[in-house]
Amino acid sequence: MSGISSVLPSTTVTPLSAEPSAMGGRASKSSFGAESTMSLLVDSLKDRLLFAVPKKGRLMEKTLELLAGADIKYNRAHRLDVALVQNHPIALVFLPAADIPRFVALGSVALGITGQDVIAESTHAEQIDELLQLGFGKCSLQVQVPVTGPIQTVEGLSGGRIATSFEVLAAELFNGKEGVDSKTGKKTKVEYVGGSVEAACALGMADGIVDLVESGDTMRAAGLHAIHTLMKSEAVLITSKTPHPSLTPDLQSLIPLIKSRFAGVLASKKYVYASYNIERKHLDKALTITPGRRAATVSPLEEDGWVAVSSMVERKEVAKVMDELEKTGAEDILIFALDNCRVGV
Ligand SMILES: Nc1ncnc2c1ncn2[C@@H]1O[C@H](COP(=O)(O)OP(=O)(O)OP(=O)(O)O)[C@@H](O)[C@H]1O
Ligand SMILES: O=P(O)(O)OC[C@H]1O[C@H](OP(=O)(O)OP(=O)(O)O)[C@H](O)[C@@H]1O
Repeated sequence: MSGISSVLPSTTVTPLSAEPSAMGGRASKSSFGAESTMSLLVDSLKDRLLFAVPKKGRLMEKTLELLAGADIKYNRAHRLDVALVQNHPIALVFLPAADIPRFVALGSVALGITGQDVIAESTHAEQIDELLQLGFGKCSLQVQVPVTGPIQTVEGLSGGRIATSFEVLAAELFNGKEGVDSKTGKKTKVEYVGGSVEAACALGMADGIVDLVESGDTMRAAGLHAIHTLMKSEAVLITSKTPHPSLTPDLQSLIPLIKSRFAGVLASKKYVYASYNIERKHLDKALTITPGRRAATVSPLEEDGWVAVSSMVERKEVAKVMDELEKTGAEDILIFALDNCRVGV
């Protein structure tokens, strides 16, 4: 696949000897220099689907958990940003979350995991297909101002100074497509800050900020509050709308497979399996409490007039469901955690 060299800057490649088995060869510490390492690595990527995953930050840990849950096995050598998957023709490419939309949009990698916020900020959103929402990395991109400050509205910030890591989205909000606020005719100064954006107002460099909020702790600690939400975001599995021409049908077929495995892992966290016995005369009522995803399974018991019911239940509802089932006359209520499942995407 072309574009590999763009995701493999020479600084990211460490000696092959760090992980000979991952290369499928018999490289030894002494047999290759950095150059041959690079060429071997590039060679071994040719027949693999490249999958970009966050190399650090808020999305990394959950992404790695998801890969493990989907039985995508790999060894990542120290400092190496590429890891060959052992049980599939896939190579993981570890990249900053903010860079992933561009690599996916350009077809340099076939799949990626990143936040919807950085996709929107990347200006590549139109070339990207969102395959699956992953349920983690949930946050909101918000305009924030000092709680006790003189400006308390987005309109009031027009013509002022905004600090943000989301220059594109902030400029779009304040200056529109024309580059100035269409109502006030003023241009808001949007300044890029790489991190700790919340400090900008206290430091006197901005009247307001645009940054991510999850719990709100960072915002409150800085004496700020939100006055507008630009967007809500979570981590998503993405692919390019126009797959790279060199992606073979075999490799292409891994995309729905990975999506389906991820969906199974997510569903197994979202649902539990409930089983109980109930007198048939109470069954209708019980089924309104546990209707199941498609339908509950009902089987007769040896004891006359009794049935056994099993059904998927949302994990967050489970205590309430058990209370209600008990009130309805259900007995022997058992709840099982799911290790994994396939329940439709
Ligand atoms: N507080 C948060 N809660 C949940 N998700 C978040 C939060 N902050 C960021 N995210 C999500 O994680 C993504 C990566 O953010 P993070 O700041 O961890 O990245 P990073 O790659 O370490 O970048 P940087 O080096 O610029 O901080 C964000 O684009 C967003 O989708
Ligand atoms: O609402 P909260 O739960 O407090 O989370 C919000 C904070 O999380 C992110 O920053 P992060 O901690 O990733 O570090 P950064 O400031 O270096 O980007 C974001 O930029 C906020 O600062």
